[in-house]
Amino acid sequence: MTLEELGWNPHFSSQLSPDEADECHPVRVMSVHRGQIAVAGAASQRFVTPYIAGASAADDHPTVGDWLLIDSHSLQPIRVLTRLNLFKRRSPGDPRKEQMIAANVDTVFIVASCNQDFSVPRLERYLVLAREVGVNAVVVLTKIDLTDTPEAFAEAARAIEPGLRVESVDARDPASVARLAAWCGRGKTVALLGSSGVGKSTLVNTLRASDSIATQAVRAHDGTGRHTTTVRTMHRLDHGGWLLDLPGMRELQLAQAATGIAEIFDDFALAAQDCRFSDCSHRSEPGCAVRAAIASGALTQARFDRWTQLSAEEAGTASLQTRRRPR
Ligand SMILES: Nc1nc2c(ncn2[C@@H]2O[C@H](COP(=O)(O)OP(=O)(O)OP(=O)(O)O)[C@@H](O)[C@H]2O)c(=O)[nH]1
Ligand SMILES: [Zn+2]
Repeated sequence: MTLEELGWNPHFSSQLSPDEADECHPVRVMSVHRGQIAVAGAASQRFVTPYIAGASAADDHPTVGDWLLIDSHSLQPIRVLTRLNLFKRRSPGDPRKEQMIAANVDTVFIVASCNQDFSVPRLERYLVLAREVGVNAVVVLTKIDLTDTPEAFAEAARAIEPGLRVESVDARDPASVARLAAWCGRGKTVALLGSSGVGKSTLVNTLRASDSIATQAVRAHDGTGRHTTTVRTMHRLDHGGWLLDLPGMRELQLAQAATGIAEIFDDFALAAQDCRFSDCSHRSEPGCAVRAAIASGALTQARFDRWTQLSAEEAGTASLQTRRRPR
C-alpha cells in the first residue's frame, strides 16, 4: 500500500518540517479502539497508542481518518496533521463536550430513498451539516427500482441547491452503484449520512471489497474474526477508495451550524441584508425584503418556513444554557 493509496496528498505532505521528514513517518488512522488505534503507513500496519506525549486535553487527538506523524524509532505518535475537515458531535454524556467522529473526508454521500420516506427538508438538514463541516456532498437516491417516477425524486433533490450532484441507484446492484465510482477511486475517502432504512449498509456492502486492511488488522488483534459496531473503521472500497463509518451522526444535530444554514439558504441570507431592520424577524416588520421577495415569487414560503425552523433550532440548541432562566 502506498501513501497515495491511503489518501496522502500535498495538503498533508506540505505540513512536514525537514526534521520531521527525517525522523518521523506519516500513518493514517484506520480504526479507533479503546486505548489504542490501528494505523497504516507505506510499509506497515500496526496498533499504537492514541496518546500524544505532552498534549493537553484540548489538543488534537487522533480520530479515524486522521493523518498522524509517528516517530520512526520509538513508534510514538508525535502530532496529528492539520485536517481537511472533521465530523464531530456533542457528547451524549456531556453536551458541553464535543466528540470527534471522523476526519479527512473527501466526499459525503447523503443517502435518501425514492419512496414515501423521501423528504426535502431532511435532505436539506444533511446538506447543512455537510456545508458546516466543509465537505463536498453528493445526494445518492436509492431504491430507484421501486419507483415509476425516479426523475421526479431527482428533480426535487436537485432543486435544493443549484449545481447539487444527485445520483440515483439501486443500492443492491453493483452495475448501478458504479455511478458512484468517480468519488470512490484510489485514495479517496467517502462517508455516508442518511436516515435509517434508506440503504446505507446495502450501499456499503455493494461498494466494499470483500476484505479490508482495517478488518484484517482487527482480526489479527482480537482473534475473534469479528469487529464490533462500536469500533470506528475505514473500509476499503472496490474502486480503491475508503469508506468511513459515521456512527452517531445518524441523529442530526444542528447546534453551531449557522454557517451551513447560511450557505444552503444563501438566497434568504442575501435578501435579509436588505431588510430595513437588522434584527428583522421577516414576519410583519415594515421594509422587510424577505417578505417582499416571497410576495414577488422570487423566494418561496415553503423554504422560508424551513429556513426559519432550522435557524430557530440552531439558535435554540446553542443557547440551551441561557434560556428559561428563572426570574
Ligand atoms: N429494492 C431496493 N431495496 C433496497 C435498496 N437499498 C436498500 N434496500 C433495502 O432496504 C432495506 C434497508 O436497507 P439498509 O441498507 O439496511 O438501510 P440503512 O440505511 O443501512 O439502515 P440503518 O442501518 O437502519 O441506518 C434493506 O432491506 C435493503 O435490502 C435499493 O436500492 N432497492
Ligand atoms: Zn425581513
